[in-house]
Amino acid sequence: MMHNIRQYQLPLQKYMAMTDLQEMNERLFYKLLIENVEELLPVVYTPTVGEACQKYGSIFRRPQGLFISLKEKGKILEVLKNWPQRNIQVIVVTDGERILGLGDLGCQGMGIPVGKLSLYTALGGVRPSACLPITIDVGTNNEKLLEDEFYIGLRQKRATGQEYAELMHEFMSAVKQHYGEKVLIQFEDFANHNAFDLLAKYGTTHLVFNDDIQGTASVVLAGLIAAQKLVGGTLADHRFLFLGAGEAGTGIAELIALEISKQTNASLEEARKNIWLVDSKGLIVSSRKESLQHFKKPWAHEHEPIRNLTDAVNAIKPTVLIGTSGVGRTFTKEVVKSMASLNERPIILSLSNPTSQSECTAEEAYTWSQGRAIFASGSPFAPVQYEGKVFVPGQANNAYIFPGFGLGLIMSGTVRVHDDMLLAASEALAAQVTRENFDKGLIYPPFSNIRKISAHIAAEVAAKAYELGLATRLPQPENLVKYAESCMYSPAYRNYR
Ligand SMILES: O=C([O-])CC(=O)C(=O)O
Ligand SMILES: [Mg+2]
Repeated sequence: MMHNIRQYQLPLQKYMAMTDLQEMNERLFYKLLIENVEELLPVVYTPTVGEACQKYGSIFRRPQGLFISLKEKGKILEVLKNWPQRNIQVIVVTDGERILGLGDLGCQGMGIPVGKLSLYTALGGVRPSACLPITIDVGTNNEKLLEDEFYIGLRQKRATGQEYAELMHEFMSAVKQHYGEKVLIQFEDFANHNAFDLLAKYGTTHLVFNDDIQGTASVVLAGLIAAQKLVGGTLADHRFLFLGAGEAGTGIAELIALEISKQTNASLEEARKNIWLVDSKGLIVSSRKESLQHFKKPWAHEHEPIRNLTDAVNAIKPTVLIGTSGVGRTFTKEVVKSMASLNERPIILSLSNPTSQSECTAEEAYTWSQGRAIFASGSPFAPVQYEGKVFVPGQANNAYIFPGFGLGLIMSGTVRVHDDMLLAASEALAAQVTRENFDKGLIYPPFSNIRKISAHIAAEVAAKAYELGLATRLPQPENLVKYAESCMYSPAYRNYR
């Protein structure tokens, strides 16, 4: 199979071959994915899954996942009962409104829950039959798709407001009624307004986790904790500047502030003061407070208004620059050079996905900083040669976190997610970076060890859940790492007896 897949020139052809294999021989699909994770992750996941979503209608062969549309209002529970598997442990759900940094892809966003759940199994060891990908179809505002003859979803503008809220509420209630309280619901690639509202609304009644807000935050915090080994000092010594103040930007900012306040005993408000965000209107400052969306308000510090990123870098003098804008090529030569003139080792993270939306490439980060940048990106980049030295960029992608995080919740029967579990996941991931990784300038371990890493993350998350009294699987297993490993699905063929 690997030989066959390597024959294809185009990543999308490889993606389609893997999709066919997943349908035809699921066990072999997972065996391949686990044994060739570094090679196949970019095929079944970011960046190729982005292209697959964009072309979903025209590469469509057989349906994957469960679609729930506005037309099913009032009978969502019946629709759930159509799914052939009964014992579901994880649901990844999207409404397709903000697929990666590619915008509204409507129903074609289904590629994302399918891809994320493939990783739940391959990277986190959750049984494939316990995973349920769901796309909620409330229409799309993407004009091109509405006119596309191969579009598979409802041909109407997105439902919003009460109509949207009612459908989501029926969905959330039906899931809990059908699968119980311990099913994990991962929100994925919702637009900002809905993402924050859904997380706040259901965080107290359901086991929910927003990957773009919380998963991304946890992986970035892990990288920053690890980076302290390269630059010395602590997180509280840094000044952070974000380009992009949506789910990822504000989610990461908040988790950094939480970690700093725990480390230093400072208040959260105090810890936030060294963190600055730029959105499409410029630096977020107090004079803009009235007109800001609620999730941006905590970041409106005292400062004169600044319109663009270059001026913000020069005024704020950040040690860490993080791109979460969903807009590619925004870390220009000028921006990277400013970072390099301000810092001996500037930390630059270009997190937007897929590769086309990355704020800068690995090559740009290393050459424009004369090889001094500590760089990681959301989508993978190949190693870069610069002045005779090889620089290996890390991949700061939530794929490091959510499979192990979810496994930790499931195996301990945890009923609610708590921020301290995200911090525990970050610390567990950071602890997996070895001296050998640091010597290459990496702040993340390679994906080749991901199942072991996931087991450690799961163990720390579960330990925190027990400590907080949120775990229901009793008694607590003695060795949580061993227990996590024993829970993990392996795609082995059984012998006949
Ligand atoms: O899917 C990925 O690669 C990371 C992610 O959650 C996003 O970009 O929305
Ligand atoms: Mg996402």
